[in-house]
Amino acid sequence: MSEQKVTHLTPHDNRQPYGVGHNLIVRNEGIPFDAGLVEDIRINLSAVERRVASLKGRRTVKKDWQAAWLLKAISCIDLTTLSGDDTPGRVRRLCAKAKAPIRADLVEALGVADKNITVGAVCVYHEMVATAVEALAGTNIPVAAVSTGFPAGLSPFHLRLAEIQESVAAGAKEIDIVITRRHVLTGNWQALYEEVKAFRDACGDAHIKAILATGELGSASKVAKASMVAMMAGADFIKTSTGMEKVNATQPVSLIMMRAIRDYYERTGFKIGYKPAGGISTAKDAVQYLIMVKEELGTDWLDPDLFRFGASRLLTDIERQLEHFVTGRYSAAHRHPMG
Ligand SMILES: O=C[C@H](O)COP(=O)(O)O
Repeated sequence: MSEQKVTHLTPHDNRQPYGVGHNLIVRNEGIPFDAGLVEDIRINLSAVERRVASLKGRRTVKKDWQAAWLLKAISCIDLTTLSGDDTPGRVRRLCAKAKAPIRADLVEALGVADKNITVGAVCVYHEMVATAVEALAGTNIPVAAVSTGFPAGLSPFHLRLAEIQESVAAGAKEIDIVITRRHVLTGNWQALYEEVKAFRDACGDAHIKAILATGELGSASKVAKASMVAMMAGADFIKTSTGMEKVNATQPVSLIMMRAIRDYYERTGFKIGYKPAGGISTAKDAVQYLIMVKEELGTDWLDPDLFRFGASRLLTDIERQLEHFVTGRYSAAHRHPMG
């Protein structure tokens, strides 16, 4: 494993995330394409399902720490709006929520140490990047843009590159790209590698999240291989879904992707972030994902620099559960995220 040196801080250089100090992570520089490594990847789906079931079965913890998990989840949300009817007004309202994700009375009642708790990022289409950047000025909340012909990724290649460059020029600090699913379905791993590498180069200093659209990739092994190729090509995050496939984030797919991240880390020393997205809408779901992250990747990954939820509705349910917590009605029991 090569030693990880801090050569480039994340967009959160000055922020103090809730709970722990943030990771001073390096950009993933990628590694040369290695066909043999990709071909050797095999996934035993029944073993994956057994592990997911065992993780679901172990969830009891101290009541005092229930709120801590939910606050941690908030700090890791990419608060998202990706609708054809998005307007500047809607995006400004979303940004206001991103800056103050829970009501002041709840912050007070919960005794939240970091009164300035925010979400991890705001995620919008390119067209809304400038509006979001303006609305978030003076904060450390980055704007993430879905680019490269989101969600299908089938526009001409040069336009996909240009879209990345325009989003970065408009102020996006994170670019969520979509891969060409065809490269995965036909096993053309070299083409996938070249594509993600070109996207990463077009991102410049902006971080790149590679959306694999796992619901369209056909098999668990292909998900694992695509994860590895995207990381080899320099992805800073791998992300499950656009939210628009028939099947979006699932726990078995998440386990497979997290294990690919662990494998890549063990081989290269680069810590790659993970972003499940699409259909994650309850506090209970969120905590299940956080527990999986903690158990599979460790507490370093329980940080917005290395973990995000792509979600449009999750925050609403978390806020509701925190309110129940304050009034004594929240009963789901969980362990402390850092304990
Ligand atoms: O990347 C984010 C997803 O599009 C959000 O999906 P969602 O609306 O199901 O939460």
